[in-house]
Amino acid sequence: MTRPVTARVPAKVNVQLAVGGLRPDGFHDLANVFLAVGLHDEVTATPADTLRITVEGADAGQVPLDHTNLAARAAVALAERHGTAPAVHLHIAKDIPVAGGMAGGSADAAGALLACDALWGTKATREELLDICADLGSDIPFSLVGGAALGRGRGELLTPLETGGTFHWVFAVADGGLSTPAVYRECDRLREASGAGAGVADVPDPEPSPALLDALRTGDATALAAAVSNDLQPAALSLRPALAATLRAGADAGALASLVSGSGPTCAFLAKDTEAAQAVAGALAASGTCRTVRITSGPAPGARLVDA
Ligand SMILES: C[C@@](CO)(OP(=O)(O)O)[C@H](O)COP(=O)(O)OP(=O)(O)OC[C@H]1O[C@@H](n2ccc(N)nc2=O)[C@H](O)[C@@H]1O
Ligand SMILES: Nc1ncnc2c1ncn2[C@@H]1O[C@H](COP(=O)(O)OP(=O)(O)O)[C@@H](O)[C@H]1O
Repeated sequence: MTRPVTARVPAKVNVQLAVGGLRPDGFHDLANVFLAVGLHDEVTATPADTLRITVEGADAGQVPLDHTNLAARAAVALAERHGTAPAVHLHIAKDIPVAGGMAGGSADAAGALLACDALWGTKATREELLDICADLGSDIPFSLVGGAALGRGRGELLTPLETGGTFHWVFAVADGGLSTPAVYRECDRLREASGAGAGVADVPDPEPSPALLDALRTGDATALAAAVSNDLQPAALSLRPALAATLRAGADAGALASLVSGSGPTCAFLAKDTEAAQAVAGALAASGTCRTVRITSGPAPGARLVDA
């Protein structure tokens, strides 16, 4: 009997998300500056007769258990490449909010790939794993790599970024999720409605902010706070106006920066240090503007195998 294999994978926040025009293939070119943070899902792979998914955690009921689960799709993709059957039980211990703009499904896909590769002895190269990740979803390569990175293209073409320190974050988790495609569609709709147009010819090419990359490199939280931006934030706020009160509650409590995490609806608050993070978290919890509050820090390492 082969021993189960467990992979641990971090969530992410986008400290910059610059969104270009709508491409003919339905995606948007990005300058996506990812920072991995210390909320994790764990994926455990155990030999089984057929592919089976189970999930535990507060949001477990919102995760599909069929072949559409991103962890299942990752196992199938790896098995197909190596001419084996995806005969595995994948158990997901879910701590990353579902449909929250923190790449939880992507984390599960990256974790399933690593765990299945170890369980089956497929010995896929790093390049092969990154290739499978990019095929499955734009954010999945970053879940594998972790740390901090700039994502170009639709977010899958990664350049690792240097970070000079630890950044302290508070996350306000909302009731219910937001659909990523719906938020991109709303971003396009708002651009059209403003008269500027939403196509690649209408929107400037997205570029990373030099001030933001500098702040990451030097570990300067105040400078990072001044440089964070998210082009999807107006769209997330348009679809979920109540998020404005969440952002305001964190800002009023002294957060250095308040922004929607990716496509939302999770809101992210950058704090000066752990004490400031505690104060922001306390105020958010008392504000009644979110379901739950999490304190963590980044950068966090990417997907890795752990002892079960
Ligand atoms: C917005 C971001 C920011 O990191 O993540 P979340 O905040 O949702 O976690 C990502 O761009 C989400 O990446 P991911 O969730 O992997 O998206 P995918 O599965 O590749 O694509 C889902 C859908 O989102 C839209 N999409 C995604 C990426 C991109 N660069 N342009 C897009 O327009 C497309 O409509 C696509 O069909
Ligand atoms: N393993 C998984 N965990 C979470 N969601 C998943 C998973 N597999 C597929 N999904 C689907 O992907 C959608 C997006 O989930 P998630 O990746 O958590 O959010 P986001 O794209 O906002 O970061 C969910 O609504 C869910 O239906």
